[in-house]
Amino acid sequence: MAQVPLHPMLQQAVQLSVAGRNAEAVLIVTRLAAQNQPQALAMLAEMKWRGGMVPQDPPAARELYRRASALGHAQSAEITTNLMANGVAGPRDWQGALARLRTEARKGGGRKLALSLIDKMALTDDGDPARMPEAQTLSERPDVRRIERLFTAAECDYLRQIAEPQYMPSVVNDGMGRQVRDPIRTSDGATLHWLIEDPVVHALNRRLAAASGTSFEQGEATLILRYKGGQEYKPHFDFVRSEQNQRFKTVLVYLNHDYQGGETVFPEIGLSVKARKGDALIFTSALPDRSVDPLSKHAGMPITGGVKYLCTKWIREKRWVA
Ligand SMILES: O=C(O)CCC(=O)C(=O)O
Ligand SMILES: [Fe+2]
Repeated sequence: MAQVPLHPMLQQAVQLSVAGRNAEAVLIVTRLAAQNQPQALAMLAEMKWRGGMVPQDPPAARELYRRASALGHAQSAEITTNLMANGVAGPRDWQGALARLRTEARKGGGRKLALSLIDKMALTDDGDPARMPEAQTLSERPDVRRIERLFTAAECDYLRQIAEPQYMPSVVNDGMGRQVRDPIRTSDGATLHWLIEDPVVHALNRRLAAASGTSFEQGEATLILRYKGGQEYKPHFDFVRSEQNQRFKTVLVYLNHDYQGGETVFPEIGLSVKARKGDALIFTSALPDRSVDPLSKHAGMPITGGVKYLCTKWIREKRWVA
């Protein structure tokens, strides 16, 4: 995508914001957006999406992205397509999103690859998988299943490519609503948040929902984990303490297998899984009374060679998506 230089007034707004003068920065961006300057619309959209500098308002952000898109702002066009595909912060229009993706794909690049992957998927008109491969039960309690080749090799590679610019050191939930660094999990993680959840990622997320018998809306944003030599995820529960809308299921999809170590183990039931690229592991962390299943404790063993890439989907009991 060709980079259009940032409007000088928006450069000034960025400098003001860096200097802590947020109110002045917001004023400049808001004024320029009111004049339909596409970059200002996109910047205001981002501010409203994130919140902080202005009150968080995802539906308003989505509308601003749509306006910036209509005025030719390329990044906003892709975001608008992505939000139409996933239905976050506004109505879902899968077919409309695909029509837009076809237009965007004419320029080549990532969207062309995305379209070619979508075209190879067997999907319903709503973007759900038309059929699902059979699951094998690995354990009755806790419920642990495996579906071989849930993702194709090309889909695994695509997720790794999308994740590459997004990696950050992994954090864990401290049970008080804070995200903190913790030696329990030494990998790097890339969150495929709703703005960058393109139609391919979305269709894969719907496949993960179907594989786990849940709806897309119950899933947290997909996380791609990258474990290098010595990195691991020590024994833990995906279950979150004192949470109303509990994390009760997890789907892991292994995005490669050319590494050593890194098995997923359930020490309480003596289960160790070394999966192959594209395989999914699906398990339940809560008992019927909504308490944590102590047998669902699991770990990602340390990597002794190569790099492990994993796609993690944590799933809630009820709707999670905004
Ligand atoms: O790396 C693994 O195999 C386990 C990952 C995991 O437990 C998680 O992402 O919640
Ligand atoms: Fe886990």
